[in-house]
Amino acid sequence: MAGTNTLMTLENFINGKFVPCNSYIDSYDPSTGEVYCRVPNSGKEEIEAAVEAARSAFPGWSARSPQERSKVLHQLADLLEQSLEELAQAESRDQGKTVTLARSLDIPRAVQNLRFFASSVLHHTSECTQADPAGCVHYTVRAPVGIAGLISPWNLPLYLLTWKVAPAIAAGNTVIAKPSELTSVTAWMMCKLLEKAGVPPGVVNIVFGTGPRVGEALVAHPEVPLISFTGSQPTAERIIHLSAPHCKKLSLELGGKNPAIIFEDANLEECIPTTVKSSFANQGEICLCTSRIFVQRSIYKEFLEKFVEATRRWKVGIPSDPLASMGALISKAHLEKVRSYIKKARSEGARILCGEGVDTLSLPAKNQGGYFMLPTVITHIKDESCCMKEEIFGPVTCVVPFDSEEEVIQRANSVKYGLAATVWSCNVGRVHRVAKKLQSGLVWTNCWLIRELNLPFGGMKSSGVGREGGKDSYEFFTEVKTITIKH
Ligand SMILES: NC(=O)C1=CN([C@@H]2O[C@H](COP(=O)(O)OP(=O)(O)OC[C@H]3O[C@@H](n4cnc5c(N)ncnc54)[C@H](O)[C@@H]3O)[C@@H](O)[C@H]2O)C=CC1
Ligand SMILES: N/C(=C\C=C\C(=O)O)C(=O)O
Repeated sequence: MAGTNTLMTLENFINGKFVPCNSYIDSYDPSTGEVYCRVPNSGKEEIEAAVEAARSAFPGWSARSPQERSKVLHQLADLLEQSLEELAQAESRDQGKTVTLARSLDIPRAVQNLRFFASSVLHHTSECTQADPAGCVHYTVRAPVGIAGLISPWNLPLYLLTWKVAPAIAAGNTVIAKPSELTSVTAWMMCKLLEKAGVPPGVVNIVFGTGPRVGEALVAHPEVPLISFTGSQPTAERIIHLSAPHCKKLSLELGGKNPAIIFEDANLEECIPTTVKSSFANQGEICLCTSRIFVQRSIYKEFLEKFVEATRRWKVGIPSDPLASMGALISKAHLEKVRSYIKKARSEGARILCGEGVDTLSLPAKNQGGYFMLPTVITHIKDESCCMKEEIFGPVTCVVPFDSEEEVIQRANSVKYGLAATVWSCNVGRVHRVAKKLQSGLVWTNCWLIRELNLPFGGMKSSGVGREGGKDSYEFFTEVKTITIKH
């Protein structure tokens, strides 16, 4: 930290060293609305320096055995774990989420990401075939691609950054990562641990700043052959456009408009608390959050009453409040965007059953300028409404009735996104049938967000391109070569 004034000031991390920047961006504490940190406003120059560092580090790092790289990843995981409390406090302050969530989800999962890829990189096998009349044996080998460009969002900052850094460096690539300019602090804290973990200079470079300035410089750089991105669909379009002239490998993990389908035989005791969580966890700022709840008509009234009651118990509070389930949204602009959807729904004749504009939120004086809102439930809304079609990415969920299995599948599939769905029913045949017909990269039945890191993660349609996970990330971060030997 460079101490020019009382604000925390971050620096880029290039070639194993912290480097100051010529200009900075203000970063806000979402729970107070006050500036508390300055983030480098990097551009092309910093990307050039990072590319040079990553290029120089590549031959040495890629030549190490998977076992050696695995050891380094385990060491970094241990160091992150030792700093868990400090990182959780920092993530909460930077993002607005509760400390409880950062402590129980974000930082433990960042540690798990490193340990998972440290282990999985040791177990990949290649393909071989001898079924060839020409008397040949054919086999594949995989090699790291080179310099990986990693762009991550603000909702799960360290969790999603490590989900990209870990598989990239485990496979032998060097990386240039660009976290969101809104939430850069935990990435910068991780940089302080890299040397001790044994990560050689230039293997992990982190360059901070805005998307249009430094993000685009990274995406457009001819020596960065692959980009892994998590964020919004419009930004993904821009990345596709900028990387097209270089035919870059792209992994795009985008938004969702995720349905929950609740059949009349669902176990409501489990379904209601889980659906409250899937709608409002992390302030609804997870791409996997539920935002359209379809409930079979025979239980619609009962579900709605219980769901609204449970939503009202989902306490909004300052991030340090151990009883709070929800903290502040990421920014003033985002809060206004989320509120605008509720206003639109109201103008269309929808009913707001609880939350924004219906209930009152009480906050300490010092947090009055923070970006808080209550979890909000909307009903009597048409499938064509923008609230039922567009990603809101906030604590807002719509509940509507349905009659038949066939009808609900068609309605659930009627949006441009296809990321995640939940299905609630005790009928085994039905859950298999419905899961198979949903246009969704992930389907959780009678649960939500239980993750198996080894299996493919990602969406179809406008929710993305490619998958992440054990084998998928390894394939993305390596180039495959088929070798034929005539004998
Ligand atoms: N995983 C997800 O599904 C996420 C979805 N969103 C959605 O996106 C909306 C807007 O949020 P934003 O923060 O603006 O998302 P975004 O997609 O603009 O930001 C994600 C990352 O991309 C970078 N970025 C932005 N423009 C770029 C460009 N032209 N070239 C390269 N990198 C660029 C950002 O700096 C950040 O690191 C949210 O309201 C939400 O609906 C936002 C974050 C995560
Ligand atoms: N990509 C996102 C969440 C991923 C969760 C996971 O891997 O478990 C997101 O919210 O953007």
